[in-house]
Order: sequence, then structure tokens, then C-alpha cells
Amino acid sequence: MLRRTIASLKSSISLHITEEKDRICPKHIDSVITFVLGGPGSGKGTQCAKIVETFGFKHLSAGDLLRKEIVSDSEYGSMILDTIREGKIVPSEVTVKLILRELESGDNHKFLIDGFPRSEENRIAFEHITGSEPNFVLFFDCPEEEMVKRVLSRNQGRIDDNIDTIKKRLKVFESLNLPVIDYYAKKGKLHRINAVGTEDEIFEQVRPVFAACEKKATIT
Ligand SMILES: Nc1ncnc2c1ncn2[C@@H]1O[C@H](COP(=O)(O)OP(=O)(O)O)[C@@H](O)[C@H]1O
Ligand SMILES: Nc1ccn([C@@H]2O[C@H](COP(=O)(O)OP(=O)(O)O)[C@@H](O)[C@H]2O)c(=O)n1
Ligand SMILES: [Mg+2]
Repeated sequence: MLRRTIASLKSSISLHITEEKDRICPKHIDSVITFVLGGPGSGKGTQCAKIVETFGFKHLSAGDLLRKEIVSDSEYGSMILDTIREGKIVPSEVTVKLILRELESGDNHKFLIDGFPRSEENRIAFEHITGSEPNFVLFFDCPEEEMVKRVLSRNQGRIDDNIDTIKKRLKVFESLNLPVIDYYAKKGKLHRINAVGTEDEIFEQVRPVFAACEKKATIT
């Protein structure tokens, strides 16, 4: 069903998906979806790797998917490159399409969606297109100066890991991403993690969230 609907997504996706008939991806799929949020350099990717190792989730990094699209000769490549260089948010229909392609591939039904949704537009597009919501949301809460320090020493050759773009990304984080975090906090779905400390210390805050999720799955 999902495979069929993804094919229809390719033709039906548009900026303004407003009608019920445009919803795709049936809610019946027994998936666990976790959104992983936090500012640039807050440690999302690092902690996702640990969650994958310990709890067997599939890690989908929105940023990695967009970067792959740049080098894959995609029609969106140059637009994505310009957007990332400016620290802005790529239009939701592009990002959701890439995420959906991953959600439907393979057998794993436990997903970490890292760096998404980064705006209310991202959130609403995902909910509308998939007809589903995350089971829970992690927020890595990190002071700005620590994020800047980490990004500047990340050393992955990223075009957006420079001080000018970081300043822009931090502004975008505050204006567009924080409202999404607030939204999930109000829904009672947010797990706030203090992102300062060693990687292992931080993972000890993350672990119980997923352990509780596993326990619940065993009981039900
Ligand atoms: N707890 C931590 N303390 C110090 N540095 C960290 C910590 N967690 C991650 N890092 C480093 O900070 C940089 C950014 O981490 P990353 O996981 O890529 O963050 P994000 O995906 O949120 O941008 C990386 O170089 C990573 O090795
Ligand atoms: N949902 C998303 C995620 C990332 N992006 C773009 O990709 C860039 C890098 O995202 P990322 O998640 O890899 O960045 P980090 O927070 O890991 O440093 C962002 O600054 C945006 O320009 C986006 O437009 N929409
Ligand atoms: Mg990352």
C-alpha cells in the first residue's frame, strides 16, 4: 500500500496540499516515528547513531538526504545547495518526498527522523501527506555558544559549517524550529534532553525514553 501511494505522491505532491484526498500513507502501518530536534551542533546525529546501535531504529537524517540529493544530479540539487548555504529551510514538499522514500524502503518500522520538522510548514506537510504524527519527539537543548563551538570543529567539509551560515541557522532555529518544539511540548510528546555533557552522559538521558517505548510495545 505504501509503495503504491509513494508512486502517487510523485505525481500529486504540491506546495498546497489541502484536500482530504491528497492524504497518502495509510495510518495502519505499525511504525514508530520519532522526530529528533535541536539546533545545529546540538548532537542529534551523534545520539541517533547510539539509538540505532542500542534500539535498532532506522536513522533518517533530513540534512543527509538533502545533501545526497545535491550530488545525485537531481532537478532540485542547485536549489537545495543554495538553500543550505544560506541556512534556510528547503521547501517541505521536497524534504517530505525524500523522507517518504526512505520510510517505505526496507523492513524496519522504527524510524528516527533527524532534523525534521524544522518549521511549522515542515510539520504540517508531513502530517498532511502521511496522515500520521510522531509517537514522540526528542529535543536536544544546547546553549548557542556550545553549538557554535561544536559546529566549527565538526570538520565534515560542510558548506554550512562556517560562522556566517551558523549565525543564520541559529536565527532560523529560533524563529522556525522553536515553535515546532513548543507545539510538541503542548501535546505532551516532547522529551527535552540536556545536550551538555559527554556523549555517554547524554545518552543516559535518551535511553529511558526508548526503553519505555520498547516496554510498552511488549505489553500491548
Ligand atoms: N556531547 C558532546 N560533546 C561534545 N561534542 C559533541 C557532543 N556530541 C556531539 N559532539 C560533536 O559535535 C559536533 C556536532 O554533532 P552532531 O551530532 O553532528 O550534531 P547535529 O546533528 O545536531 O548538528 C560533531 O563534531 C560531534 O562529534
Ligand atoms: N528539515 C530540514 C532539514 C535540513 N534542512 C537544510 O539542511 C541544513 C543542514 O541540516 P542538518 O540537519 O544536516 O544540520 P545539523 O543540525 O545536523 O547541523 C539545514 O540548515 C537546512 O538548510 C532543511 O532545509 N530542512
Ligand atoms: Mg546532524
